[in-house]
Parts: sequence; structure tokens; C-alpha cells
Amino acid sequence: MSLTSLATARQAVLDAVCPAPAEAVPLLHAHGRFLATAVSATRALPGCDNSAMDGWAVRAGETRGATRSHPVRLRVVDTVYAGALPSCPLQPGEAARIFTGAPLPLGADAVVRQEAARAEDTGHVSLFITVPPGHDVRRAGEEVLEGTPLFAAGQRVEPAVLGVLASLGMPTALVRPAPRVAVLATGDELVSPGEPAQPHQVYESNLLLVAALAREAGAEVISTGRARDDCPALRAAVTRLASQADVLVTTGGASVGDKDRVKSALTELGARFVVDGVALKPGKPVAVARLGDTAVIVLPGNPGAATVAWDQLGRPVLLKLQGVREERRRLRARLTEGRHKQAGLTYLISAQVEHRAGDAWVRLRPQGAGQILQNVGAEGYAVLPPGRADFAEGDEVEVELFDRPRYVAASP
Ligand SMILES: Nc1nc2c(c(=O)[nH]1)N[C@H]1C(S)=C(S)[C@@H](COP(=O)(O)OP(=O)(O)OC[C@H]3O[C@@H](n4cnc5c(N)ncnc54)[C@H](O)[C@@H]3O)O[C@H]1N2
Ligand code: MOO
Repeated sequence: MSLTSLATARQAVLDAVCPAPAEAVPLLHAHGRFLATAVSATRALPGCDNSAMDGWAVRAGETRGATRSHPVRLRVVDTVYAGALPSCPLQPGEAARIFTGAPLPLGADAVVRQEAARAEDTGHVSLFITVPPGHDVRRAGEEVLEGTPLFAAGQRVEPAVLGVLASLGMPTALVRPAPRVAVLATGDELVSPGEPAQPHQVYESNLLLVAALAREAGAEVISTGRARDDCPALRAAVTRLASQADVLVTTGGASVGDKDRVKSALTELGARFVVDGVALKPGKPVAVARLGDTAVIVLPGNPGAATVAWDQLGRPVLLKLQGVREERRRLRARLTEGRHKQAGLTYLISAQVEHRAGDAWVRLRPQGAGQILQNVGAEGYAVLPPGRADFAEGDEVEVELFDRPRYVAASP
């Protein structure tokens, strides 16, 4: 198995998939998806001058000199509620009762909140403070003018984005559908959680792990399955699961052992391999193939290796199907301990970042492809590049962080 560099493998895999056609979906269903087109403001926000407080709409100039001991008295001519229109403009000497969000009457240019005023039973109001023009008024378009570009294609529809789209009056958003993902765990040694297991048997954990990782990348996980390490069983399971899915993810049986038969089974079914083996640790045996219209991601069985291989090749495939590319935040940080590695491979090591005296330091988690605890609480991967084998404490390396990535539209 000749190994492809991580960068070359990623590009080959991305070139092999196209974004799915976009569809307009109700906003609630767009949550977590990615915008397929840019969005500009279809109305100003706020839509009109309105009150920021419950109180009194006034002409600011008429409040000049008002204090609690020397109030200014104005005649009350109107009451304006949110969603209603004022019934008349304000003339000199007049005020209108107004509530938060209600449109400001013509002629008014400020609001005195009700805590700084007292309604008289004579149809007047006494104001106790002097307010400048614009006081407690939200101006039409002060946050956004109509036509302002708001979101680029690729923007993830987070709760705050949903709120903005709804505020513009949009009932739907144009997004790409969730990729339909099926997951197949392979291995004679596997036992389902909840069943009795001998020490030489292994509880099956990759189905849940990979299904959850796929959901985090926007997938709808439509089915999961298990198969033993024999070609007819593998072919049957692959055929069944792949028929419904945009992406089939397999785990285990990806390496060179006598019972590692997933790749042979795929070849027998006519799959075309885009990448087979990557100069990556953990995750070296990962492969990506096409089987008809389905992309197949072949992950190693070791949970740690499956996680990294998924992250580097599976997740980008899912994002590309949704029309986006992820840009992770990266920083340079010093290693808290030295590390020896195999030259020629990119090592991605689960890591945590610490800041000491203005410097960023990266603490590597214990690494092992078969280990499963290393990713819990990890903030990112320290990237130890292929060209080097020895790293000393204090050496600077790049760290790619998982949290708050940026999503941009993928080139088709
Ligand atoms: N002679 C060589 N041996 C190995 C090589 C190599 O290049 N030459 N590569 C190693 C690397 S790297 C990896 S990674 C592993 C991956 O092998 P497989 O993908 O074939 O995985 P399995 O052998 O099926 O399983 C490995 C390990 O993971 C456990 N496992 C598998 N599936 C699950 C699951 N669903 N849930 C929990 N645990 C699972 C399995 O029991 C094994 O312990 O190969 C090296 N060998
Ligand atoms: O890729 Mo394997 O995960 O190096 O052990």
C-alpha cells in the first residue's frame, strides 16, 4: 500500500464529490445547515423609528430644564402600542403614551421612560428629566439598512442566524440537504454493549462514535449495521447500506491482516478507490472510494485512528456535499514535552492549549491509535509534519482547533 500525503488525499477526495442541489426549507429545519446563497437584508432593521422603552414620546427640546422639582408638563394626545400606528403627529406642547417597540409619532424625536415621568389625571404628563434628541429611540435601519449584505454562501445557520433570517421576514432558507449516512462496523471480535463479553472480545463502540461525528458534520444517519469479517457478509452489508446512502462509512478490517477484507469486498462490488492509505498517524489505512453514487469512507477499526481519519477525510466530504469547506482556527504553540515520530507521516495528536506568560503551549494527550480516551476534552490536533522525526520540548508546532471554525462556500 503506497501512502498518499494528507494534503493530496484531502484534495483528491474533495474533487470526487459535488455539493447536492440546494432546496428551500422552513427555517426551523434549516438549523445547523449551511446557506447555499448569500443573503442581503430584504428590509431595514428596525423597520421604522420606534421606542426602546415604555414611557412617553416627546419633542426633546421641550424637556429642556425638566427636573423632579421643576417638571415639564405636556398634554397627552395619543397612546401608541407596538404593532399599531400613531393616530396623530405630535404638536408643540404634546406627548404620546408609548410602549417598547411602538412606532414614534411624527414630530416626536425622543422617549422619556415612565420611571422619569408621572401621568396626571388631567390628561397631562409631568416629565422629570431632560432628554436629548434620539433618547431611547431605535432609528429605522440603525442596525441594518435594506440591501446590506448580511451572510455569505456557506454561512452555518446557527440560532442567531435563524433569528436574523426570521427578522427579515423569510419563511425559508436555501440550504443543501443533510447527507444521508450509513455506518457499518465490521469485526468478528465485536460484541454489542449490553451483551455479555469475554475479555478477548471487544465492545462495539465505533457505530455510535462515527454516527455522532457524522451528525456533528450535518449528516442524517439513516442506518447502521454490523458484519463479520468475511467477504460475502461484507458484500451483502455494504450493498444493503449503500443503496440508501449518500455516504457509507465502514470501520475495521481496513489494514493488511488476513481478516481485513473490507477493501477487497468493495473492489469485488466494483468500487473505485480515490485514495487508499494516507501518510497519516493515526489513521494510516483510511481509504475513500466511490460505489455507484455513494461515497464510501473506509475507516480503520482502532477508535483513535477512526476518529482522526474521519476528521481529516470523512468530515470534509460531508461538508463538501453541503456546499462548504471548513477553515479551522490555527495557532502556533510550543510543545510542553518532546516527541519522537516516524518521518514521512503527518501525526495529528489530540491536544490542549495553555497560555503561560504570553506564550501558547500545547500539551499532547497520550497517543495510541487503539486508545479511546485521548479525544475526550481535546481542543484540537497538534500537527507534527511529515518532514521531521524529532521534536524537543519548547519547539513550536501548529495546532488546529476544533472550536468555532469558519465555513466558506466550497468551489464546486
Ligand atoms: N502489519 C501491519 N499491521 C497493521 C498495520 C500495518 O500497516 N501493518 N496497520 C496498523 C494500523 S495503522 C491500524 S490503524 C490498524 C487498523 O486495522 P483495521 O482497520 O484492519 O482494524 P481491525 O484490525 O479490524 O481493528 C483494529 C482494532 O480496533 C478494534 N475495533 C475494530 N472495530 C471496532 C469497533 N467497531 N468498536 C470498537 N473497537 C473496534 C479491534 O478490536 C482492534 O483492536 O491495523 C494495524 N495493523
Ligand atoms: O493508523 Mo494506525 O491508526 O496508525 O495505528
